[in-house]
Amino acid sequence: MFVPTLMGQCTPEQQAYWLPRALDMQIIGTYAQTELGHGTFIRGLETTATYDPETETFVMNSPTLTSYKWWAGGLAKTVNYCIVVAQLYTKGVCHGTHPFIVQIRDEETHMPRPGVKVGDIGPKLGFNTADNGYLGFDNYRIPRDNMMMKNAQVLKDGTYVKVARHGKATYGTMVFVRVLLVNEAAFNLAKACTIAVRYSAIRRQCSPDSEGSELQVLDYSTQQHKLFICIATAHALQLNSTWLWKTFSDTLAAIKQGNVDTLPELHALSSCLKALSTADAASLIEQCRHACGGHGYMMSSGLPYLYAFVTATRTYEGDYTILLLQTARFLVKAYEQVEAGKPLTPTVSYLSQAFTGKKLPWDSSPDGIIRAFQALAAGKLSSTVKSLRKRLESGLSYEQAWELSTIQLNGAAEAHCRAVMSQNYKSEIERLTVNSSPNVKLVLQQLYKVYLYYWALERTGDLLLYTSISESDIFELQLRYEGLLKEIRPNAVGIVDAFDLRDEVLHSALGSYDGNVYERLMAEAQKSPLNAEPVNQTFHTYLKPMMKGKL
Ligand SMILES: CCCCC/C=C/C(=O)SCCNC(=O)CCNC(=O)[C@H](O)C(C)(C)COP(=O)(O)OP(=O)(O)OC[C@H]1O[C@@H](n2cnc3c(N)ncnc32)[C@H](O)[C@@H]1OP(=O)(O)O
Ligand SMILES: Cc1cc2nc3c(=O)[nH]c(=O)nc-3n(C[C@H](O)[C@H](O)[C@H](O)COP(=O)(O)OP(=O)(O)OC[C@H]3O[C@@H](n4cnc5c(N)ncnc54)[C@H](O)[C@@H]3O)c2cc1C
Repeated sequence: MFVPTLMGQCTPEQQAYWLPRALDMQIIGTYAQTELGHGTFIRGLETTATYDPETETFVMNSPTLTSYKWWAGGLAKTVNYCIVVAQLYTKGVCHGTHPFIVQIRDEETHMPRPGVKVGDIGPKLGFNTADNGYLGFDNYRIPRDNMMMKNAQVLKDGTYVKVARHGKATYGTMVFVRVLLVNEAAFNLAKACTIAVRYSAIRRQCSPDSEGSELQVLDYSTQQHKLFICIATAHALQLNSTWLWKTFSDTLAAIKQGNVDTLPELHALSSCLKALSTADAASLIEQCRHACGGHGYMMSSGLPYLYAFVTATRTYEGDYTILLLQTARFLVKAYEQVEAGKPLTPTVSYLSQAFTGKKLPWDSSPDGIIRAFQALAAGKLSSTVKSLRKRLESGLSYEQAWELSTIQLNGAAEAHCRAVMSQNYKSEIERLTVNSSPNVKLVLQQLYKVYLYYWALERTGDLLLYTSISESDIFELQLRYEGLLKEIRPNAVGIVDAFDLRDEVLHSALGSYDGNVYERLMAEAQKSPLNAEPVNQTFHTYLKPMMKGKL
């Protein structure tokens, strides 16, 4: 995040000075925004940067314990510079949070600079290869030029000058990383389902009839139900990630031309896609672990590490709930635009059907299900807006009414995102397979149907509210879904092999290409330090005295 922020928040002159040093690893930096007391609420950050025109420096301070920077990756022992997000004060006025480049360690000795307190935050659920740290300042001075001045400046005399045309220019790095995290979710879920599907083809357990041989667990319908949605979701996330990256690039190009019109939609899309992709990936990676039984619980399976790594992405770079609420904010405005007869942006154009007042006729085709997801999203948003307005009419302020409606707002945002993801998934598959062989087309279509049927069956309650789906339609869809799993089974291993993930990348005794699961599990077990000697010294110091009643 250090380099993207230098690129996004520095003037050309500042980039010319800092970027070559950062890219050449002459300096190592991190992005220190979160504090002990605040992560979500950026406007509540307490670290201060107060401009002193006498010395043309900013004085950095951590006025409270909760103002200590907390979490930044590499901050504890690795980096010698960091980007600090602090409340900017000049001429006695606070201008809100701004980014500053701060040297925290000596470039030669790596000792912390005087006035800088830095350390490690301690062991975490995962990410323990990263030294996430804390950072406090005690009247620590940095040159005026170290304020990143692309979007705002402080002149030598302390005059504050706003440069950016849109209020949240300083939040740009977070949008960029959120876009990257959708791809990260796809990649890590692909690893987990490669491990779990390969292992499920090797693992044999139970024989339905006493004479027969034990079945591959991949032959069980319940195992297919656990795993094939993982494969389909890995594809869905990858294709949505590519689509979002293009949306991001197009928006960035427009902003460079001075046009910020598409930024709100990009913020809404990057928020909900980052939220859903990381949450789906984390829960489905855990589902892959469950599907591997006890061996899935071994560190040597690679699955615990993957889960610990990915579950963090649901929190960092914007907590799941917070980002869905950001998307909901955009959706409520879009709803009001429909009411006012104004044109809608492409990803919310389906909202006009919220005003038909009729249930969408159920159609179980892939396109019909996507339309049903859109109707569901439009319906949930419509009922959410009605709740919001009912509360406003009762005399509550907008903030109070909004807060009381946030559970429904989150549901509307999640439904919108599912509709967008489903639409993108199917249309990208169709675009990419135009010249593919019929077999490849068939398999990829089977997978996106798994995705659509799975989520339709997960949302039958909402579909009953907003479409004409009947009890028999639901029963028929369940049978069709179960039949589809059986159609995919023969290709399941080939499909995950197509992720083309090398053993060195999977780090898994269960998922290695050669399938020698049991030999690898035993080989990994031998690496345990407890196997270094036949009798551990704790026998003599604890067990034997205890058995002799001497403890
Ligand atoms: C592999 C990578 C490893 C990464 C390791 C992890 C790094 C980190 O975690 S870095 C720290 C990440 N922290 C966060 O993501 C904090 C999340 N919080 C926020 O983004 C903000 O506090 C907020 C968006 C939740 C609220 O910000 P606030 O200033 O209070 O703004 P409002 O909600 O009042 O909205 C005002 C206005 O601004 C628009 N907007 C907000 N954020 C953005 C954005 N990023 N880009 C564009 N526009 C944004 C928002 O839509 C509102 O617009 P209007 O509705 O038109 O007023
Ligand atoms: C592995 C890891 C690496 C990280 N790396 C960095 C880094 O490099 N740099 C950096 O600056 N930060 C980093 N972070 C911090 C991260 O950005 C924050 O943890 C994240 O933004 C969430 O903020 P928080 O921890 O304060 O949680 P909180 O915001 O306190 O969330 C706690 C709970 O409160 C809820 N909540 C909060 N506000 C609201 C609201 N308004 N409405 C409804 N519910 C609300 C949340 O949904 C959540 O359920 C990292 C975090 C992790 C886990």
